[in-house]
Amino acid sequence: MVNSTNGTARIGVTGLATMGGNLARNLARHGYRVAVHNRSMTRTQTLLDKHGDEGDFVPAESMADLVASLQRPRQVIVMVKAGQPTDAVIDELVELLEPGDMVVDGGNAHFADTRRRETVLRERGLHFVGTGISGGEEGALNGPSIMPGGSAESYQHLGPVLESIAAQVDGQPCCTHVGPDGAGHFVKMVHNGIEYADMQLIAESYDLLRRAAGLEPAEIAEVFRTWNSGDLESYLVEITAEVLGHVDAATGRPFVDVVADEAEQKGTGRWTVQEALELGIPVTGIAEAVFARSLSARAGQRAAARGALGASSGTAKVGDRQAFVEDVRQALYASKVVAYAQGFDQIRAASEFYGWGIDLGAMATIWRGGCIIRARFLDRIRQAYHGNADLPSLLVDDYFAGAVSDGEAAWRRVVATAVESGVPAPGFSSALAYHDALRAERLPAALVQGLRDFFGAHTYRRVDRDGVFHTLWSEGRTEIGT
Ligand SMILES: NC(=O)C1=CN([C@@H]2O[C@H](COP(=O)(O)OP(=O)(O)OC[C@H]3O[C@@H](n4cnc5c(N)ncnc54)[C@H](OP(=O)(O)O)[C@@H]3O)[C@@H](O)[C@H]2O)C=CC1
Ligand SMILES: O=C(CO)[C@H](O)[C@H](O)COP(=O)(O)O
Repeated sequence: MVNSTNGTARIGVTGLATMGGNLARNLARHGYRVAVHNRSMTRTQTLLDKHGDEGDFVPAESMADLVASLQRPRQVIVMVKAGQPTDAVIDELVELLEPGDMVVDGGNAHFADTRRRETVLRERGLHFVGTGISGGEEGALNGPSIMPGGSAESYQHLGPVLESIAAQVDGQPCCTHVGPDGAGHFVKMVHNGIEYADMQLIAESYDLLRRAAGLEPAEIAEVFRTWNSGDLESYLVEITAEVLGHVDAATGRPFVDVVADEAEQKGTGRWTVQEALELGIPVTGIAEAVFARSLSARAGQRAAARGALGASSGTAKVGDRQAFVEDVRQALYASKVVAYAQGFDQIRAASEFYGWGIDLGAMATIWRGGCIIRARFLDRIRQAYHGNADLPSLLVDDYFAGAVSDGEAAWRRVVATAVESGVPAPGFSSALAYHDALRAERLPAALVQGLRDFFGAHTYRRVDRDGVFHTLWSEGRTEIGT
């Protein structure tokens, strides 16, 4: 199929489903000659039939055709299912490529897989660029947020192309070189973890407004619409208003009432929590969100509990609805700040552990547009880290410290109402607990240390002098230094 176009395409895309097809169109619309390939040719043909007039596509029937159609050094974006399919495609590609060529994996790969693949390809003289891409179908087509890892050298070639097709905010592309090997996919993973936490907080807000304050979905849609013109302005808040306002055509009921209340997950939120546990970083907001989805999906266990214990409902009902709506707004904002602060902590910890040198302010910059968590307040986060790259936590930045303490009283009222009304709000509660624990003068961890020493001679440190100590609990309780 490839002949006169051999060696002329600027870039190739293999995997033309939702993301790859739209990314190829985005590249073509920006004037690049794009070689397109898919395992089954029907997708390639459909892309050309429907959108072939949007730009300069070079269809390839086989991977060999795809490689032959590319300019050197060759650049191939892989947009296939994460996991084994990605390995299968890479294995096929590496046999066809030459030293200096670049393989860009834009799927939601686990960063450890990316590190493994990068090492293998580097040994063959190839660049492997694990790249987070966020924005779904619409973003891929009109401008996603792009988080490329891999070598600085590969970014010199790829950067201009990727930056040109990324979303633009204030004249800046939502794309930058994140760091070497798996840095890009790690940052995309945490992006998705934050996405989970943000959606959980939004869902809790809805649940409280509906069950504690008695608002209808259409009314709550209006609340979210109003919130979207203030500090909470974000893509997720915007689409919450759309989803809550939607009415099911078949039944005439609110759409949200006809959807099964069992949340699914593909794994990136879970990976974020697993990696946070390894790094020792508390990402309580993301963890609560993952567990809330898991609990929701355990339909049988939930039914059994309802049968045995009765459906949860407390006594408290909200009196002043308007005041409660404002309280929930403030609690949502404060809890969001905590969730994002935890996510950025995790990126910093991984960057230090793996030696990636990630610029946190730059990550906030490229998340301002194109991605699912794009939000007005990401610009505040950008400012905070650009003002002080070593900020110990986003919560200590002047703006965020002020925003969270301004909302503290409302936050406590909302959590208290949730507890009293029997509406589960694990995201709000754990964010508030984190906020309280982080600034506590003394934590009960001292007692935990005492207990560990009692039952296992695990030792402890003292507040008044250096050293490591153990109390001989069964031998007169004498303290010894170790
Ligand atoms: N959908 C989204 O909103 C987002 C998705 N992503 C990630 O982007 C990637 C692509 O996502 P999406 O567009 O939704 O597509 P899917 O994840 O549904 O993957 C479908 C594509 O993978 C190809 N494929 C599957 N198995 C193989 C294999 N063994 N060998 C070769 N090709 C194979 C399919 O080819 P065929 O047509 O022949 O079956 C098809 O092109 C995924 O890694 C996903 O996690 C990232 C951000 C957002
Ligand atoms: O990558 C994404 C956005 O950037 C997707 O939204 C994400 O994969 C959705 O994950 P899940 O199905 O687990 O909710």
